[in-house]
Amino acid sequence: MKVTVVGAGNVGATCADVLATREIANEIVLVDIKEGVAQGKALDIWQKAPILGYDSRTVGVTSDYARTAGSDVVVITSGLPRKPGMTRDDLISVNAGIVKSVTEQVVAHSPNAIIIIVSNPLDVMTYQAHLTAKLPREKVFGMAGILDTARYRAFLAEALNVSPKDIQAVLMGGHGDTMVPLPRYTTVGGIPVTELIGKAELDAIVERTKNGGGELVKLMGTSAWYAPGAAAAQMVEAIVRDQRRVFPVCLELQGEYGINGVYLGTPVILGKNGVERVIELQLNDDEKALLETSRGHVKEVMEALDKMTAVA
Ligand SMILES: NC(=O)C1=CN([C@@H]2O[C@H](COP(=O)(O)OP(=O)(O)OC[C@H]3O[C@@H](n4cnc5c(N)ncnc54)[C@H](O)[C@@H]3O)[C@@H](O)[C@H]2O)C=CC1
Ligand SMILES: O=C([O-])CC(=O)C(=O)O
Repeated sequence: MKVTVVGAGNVGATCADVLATREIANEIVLVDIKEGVAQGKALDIWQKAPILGYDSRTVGVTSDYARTAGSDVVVITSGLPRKPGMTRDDLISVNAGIVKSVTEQVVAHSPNAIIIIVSNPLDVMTYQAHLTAKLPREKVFGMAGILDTARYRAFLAEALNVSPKDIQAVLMGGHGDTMVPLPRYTTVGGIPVTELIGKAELDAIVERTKNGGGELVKLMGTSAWYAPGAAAAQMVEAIVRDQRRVFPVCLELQGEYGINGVYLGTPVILGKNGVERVIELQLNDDEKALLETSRGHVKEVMEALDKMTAVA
């Protein structure tokens, strides 16, 4: 299996490192526009192989898409991260151009690849890539839900003093303040979370999760990479190993939840064909209202992108 990661910055390099270290793909190509950066990081990952004991090959290239040809999966992380004081949506004008040009190159060289978008603002960059790639939504989708759910699970594990492995949860909606955590679908070793934690504490964890990206931006001056890179690698793994994992991913809703043509997170089954099935949850009225707020927000940013594209 051949996997390309575009963008050899914090998230892309971490993703490539997880893919190599866990031998998720035997050939990993890291691409960046900055001369030498992808080559250097790929070489460093390869030189770690004898120490940790793996045999996945990692190579790096500067904008040489010929080297990515025939990739089975491509992860797009290229683009600016936000700085303190910025929202993810502030990145739209720069990152839309990057995601568009990268997607064109990716599709030209790997027409059968499944494409995973990571660049922000995530939901609208998934829209941009899907428009550009002209592939079915099952082949072009975005990573956010695994990360947001992981943050929520980590906070719960800390509060309950249990293993994060035993917390099962799902979040929906846009990747931002309007994301839709679903405590009703959260369990701890099979036990509904509401039996183990009080409402006020759970509400505080939900709020912290919504601001999870911003919390890290404030601490570090740039956005997170360890969990995001690993989350993207976990999606790649589900595809290349045909695991049929159930994960929340961002894709174009086509009638699910009564929503059409808006890019939002929903649980899906991920396997060798990409999205094998979209799972439509039976939301209650409160959850539907939260999803509607999220839909409205993402739709506004999609329209901002449409306007920019019309002007350009
Ligand atoms: N979906 C999610 O949950 C998350 C999304 N992100 C987003 O991922 C993106 C990357 O974040 P970081 O890796 O931290 O940023 P970074 O600045 O460390 O890396 C970005 C890399 O993209 C490269 N790049 C820019 N234009 C390019 C092009 N045309 N072709 C190839 N490479 C190009 C840059 O040279 C740089 O090395 C940001 O937009 C960030 O907001 C970050 C974390 C989580
Ligand atoms: O917060 C950011 O800008 C990056 C991101 O999407 C996240 O870490 O959730």
